[in-house]
Amino acid sequence: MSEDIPRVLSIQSHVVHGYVGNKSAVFPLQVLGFEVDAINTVQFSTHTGYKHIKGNVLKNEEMEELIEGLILNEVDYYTHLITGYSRSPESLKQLAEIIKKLKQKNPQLIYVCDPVMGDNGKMYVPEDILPVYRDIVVPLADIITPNQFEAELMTGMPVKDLDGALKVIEALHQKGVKTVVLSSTELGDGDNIVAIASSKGEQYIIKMPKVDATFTGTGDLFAALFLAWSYKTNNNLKLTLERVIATLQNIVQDTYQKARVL
Ligand SMILES: Nc1ncnc2c1ncn2[C@@H]1O[C@H](COP(=O)(O)OP(=O)(O)O)[C@@H](O)[C@H]1O
Ligand SMILES: Cc1ncc(COP(=O)(O)O)c(C=O)c1O
Repeated sequence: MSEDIPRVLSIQSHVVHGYVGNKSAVFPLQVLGFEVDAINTVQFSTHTGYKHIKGNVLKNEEMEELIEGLILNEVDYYTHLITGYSRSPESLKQLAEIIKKLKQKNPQLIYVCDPVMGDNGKMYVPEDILPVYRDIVVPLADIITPNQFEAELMTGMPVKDLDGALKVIEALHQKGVKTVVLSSTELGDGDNIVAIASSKGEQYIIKMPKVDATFTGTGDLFAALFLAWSYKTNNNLKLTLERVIATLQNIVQDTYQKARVL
């Protein structure tokens, strides 16, 4: 196995129809030059915004077995770990143990955590997930990419203006997270979305036009792209944020145009 190619373990959801979780993250990471191993925390027919949620959730013992297989076959060396959608506190607590195991194998492992809990003021995972992200999993992350709602949940602080956003970001840094990115906030006017990235005392803000639609899977894609561009720019925060947002804007605009045609 070449040690030069960055290797990502992506522990996220899988959906048969649509693009969220690993369906949003794996291909873009591969296109950007990463080897990606994927573990599906759930296998649903669609994302949970649909009326009927059908499929199954990976049991802890099944997760344990997959990790054991990687370790026994000595293919558990990763440069990066990325995690997203998880439905149970128990699976998240197990994830914390997995992170520690992978960091024992590679102490330089970069862990990117997208604390998927909800959006627009509404949680779409069980509420008892929140304290596990806040107190156990997020403190283990090198990079986190919450949206505004998820950042407010984890800090108990509102993002009403830029000062509020920077206070929330600082509170998340205080949990030990080196790079904190609010993937979207409502700090723009109604026509714009604002993203904020903060690391090592630097902060960058990008304002982008808001497309008149609601997208699902964009947060997972954001996290995957942020992982990739952080690596490819040698952690140049400004360049990383610019390239992530540029890619996402292309995708959401293109999706919107194509969707309107249907
Ligand atoms: N309606 C939208 N218009 C323009 N860009 C969007 C829109 N929704 C999402 N995005 C893009 O996707 C990124 C992540 O979106 P976000 O809503 O924060 O993710 P999630 O809530 O799924 O975690 C944003 O930074 C933005 O670039
Ligand atoms: C199964 C599943 N995975 C992931 C997500 C996260 O999507 P997003 O990237 O929009 O946060 C969702 C959101 O509904 C979901 O239902």
